[in-house]
Amino acid sequence: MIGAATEAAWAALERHRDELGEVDLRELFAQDPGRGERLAAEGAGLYLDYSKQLIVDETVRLLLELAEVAGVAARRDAMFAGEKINVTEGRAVLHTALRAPRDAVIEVDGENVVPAVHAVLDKMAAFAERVRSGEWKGHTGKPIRAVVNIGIGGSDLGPAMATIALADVARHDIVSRFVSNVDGDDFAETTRDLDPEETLFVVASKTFTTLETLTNAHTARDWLLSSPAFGGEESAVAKHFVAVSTNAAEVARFGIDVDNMFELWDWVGGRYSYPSAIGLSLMVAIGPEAFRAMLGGFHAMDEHFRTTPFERNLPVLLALVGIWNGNLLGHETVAVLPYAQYLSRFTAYLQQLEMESNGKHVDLDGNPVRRDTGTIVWGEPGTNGQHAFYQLMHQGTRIVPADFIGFARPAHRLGRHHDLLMANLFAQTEALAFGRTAEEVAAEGGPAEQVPHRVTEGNRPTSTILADRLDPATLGALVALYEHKVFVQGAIWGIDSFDQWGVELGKKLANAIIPELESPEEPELSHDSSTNALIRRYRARRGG
Ligand SMILES: O=P(O)(O)OC[C@H]1O[C@H](O)[C@H](O)[C@@H](O)[C@@H]1O
Repeated sequence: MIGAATEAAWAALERHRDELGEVDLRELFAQDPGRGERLAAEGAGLYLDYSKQLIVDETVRLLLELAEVAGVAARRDAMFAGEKINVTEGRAVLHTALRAPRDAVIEVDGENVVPAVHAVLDKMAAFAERVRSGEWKGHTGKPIRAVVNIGIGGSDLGPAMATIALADVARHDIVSRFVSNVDGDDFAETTRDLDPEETLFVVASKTFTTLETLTNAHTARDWLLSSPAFGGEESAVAKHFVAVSTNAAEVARFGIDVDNMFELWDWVGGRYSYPSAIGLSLMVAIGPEAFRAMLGGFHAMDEHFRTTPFERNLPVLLALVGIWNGNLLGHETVAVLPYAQYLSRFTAYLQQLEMESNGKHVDLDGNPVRRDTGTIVWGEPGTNGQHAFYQLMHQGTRIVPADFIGFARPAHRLGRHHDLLMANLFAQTEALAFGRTAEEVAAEGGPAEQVPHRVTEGNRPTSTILADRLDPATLGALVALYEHKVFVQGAIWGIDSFDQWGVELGKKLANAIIPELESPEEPELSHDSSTNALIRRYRARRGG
């Protein structure tokens, strides 16, 4: 799959890296006063500054060349056109259609999918309005006061992240909760203070076969029906459960009225699905108008990605910087550090997006990849991280490239808070880039023996993403930026970013172990000696 021209582009980058040697950001900025504004780009309301990366103009030129010869543009156009670029599952990859305007035409197998997308959005909006207005009543006639999304992975992380991110525009008299883990403690805590008569469950599962989600959905059903107010009456289920799925048969089997099912399609990957009906609980929280504004932000970034030349294309640049740091400089992780408390789950969301999409060991043809794929993503909102793990970023021996994300305006202007927050963001990227030399430390005075301990080397690469404010449209643009970044990297690595076969083995083995844990008789165990011993120990101690 990887052609000779792509290999030549990689080789040129490797030569360039070797010739460039150690890059000193102090020197680069001193020699080139325009650097901080030249190595930056803007689109869909986001500003990306990548000037504090360990690159020179020639690096960018060679990276753009790699994107070109690797066929990123053709693959991008194939994705937008609905071609079946998810080859291992034979599926189109059309999350961009979820946010296309009503009059767009995007065909899969000769059928325009846009009308169906908007029909579902309209159905979601009507439902969300009924819940928000109190017109939708529970079984005993009370309005809904709590919406609990039951889902996991792509059916949880997106709406959960966005519900926190957009909490400022959400209704606060209807609480939003999320249950994902098969750990019953998650369900118990999430529902502890909820009244079944006023609770609506949204069972979100693309396949409607996921162990965690179905287990939690059955527990929710029992929780509801065992409430004295319902006295076990099955008909209560219809008023307290709706579903989001591609699988009408399984939804009906669960006992949810298929009229109360919101559809998605096999051309929407789970981790790309929260702008679809998977975002139903989010829409109830923030309202249809804000949800549509968010889709507008996604679409603006889709258009930016589709039409902007690569040298000014935000997702392409972010992807290429990641390729440089990961494949050329050998830095295995990236810290994503939003200076916004509302983005407290953003990094967790990105972990699925990046690591499930691009953690692949073979290329599209099934041959072993020639270079490392995927990025290990981690992080916490600033400034909290500064008081925890930034020490290693400043002085540790491992280099951690980082994306800093900040906003010009806060949702709540409380005294000086926002200026303090943003001063810290700017200061961290400055400190990471330029450090403090032994001479500078010594000049500040203090014991000479402390000097080496207080030196910070600098040359820690960061990018900064700035936007005006964290509103629904900006959130959409930000998520789409990372979606397309992942796409570009997957295209360069020549992998299928849209399957996830690696998660299957664990599921299969768990299914084999379940009866071994539950059987009343001592089971015959035929695992390795470690797994056998762990299972025996668990059985001996599990209690009733
Ligand atoms: O929406 P569901 O079908 O329940 O799937 C939920 C999740 O589980 C799977 O194991 C995949 O790894 C995820 O990509 C998916 O988002």
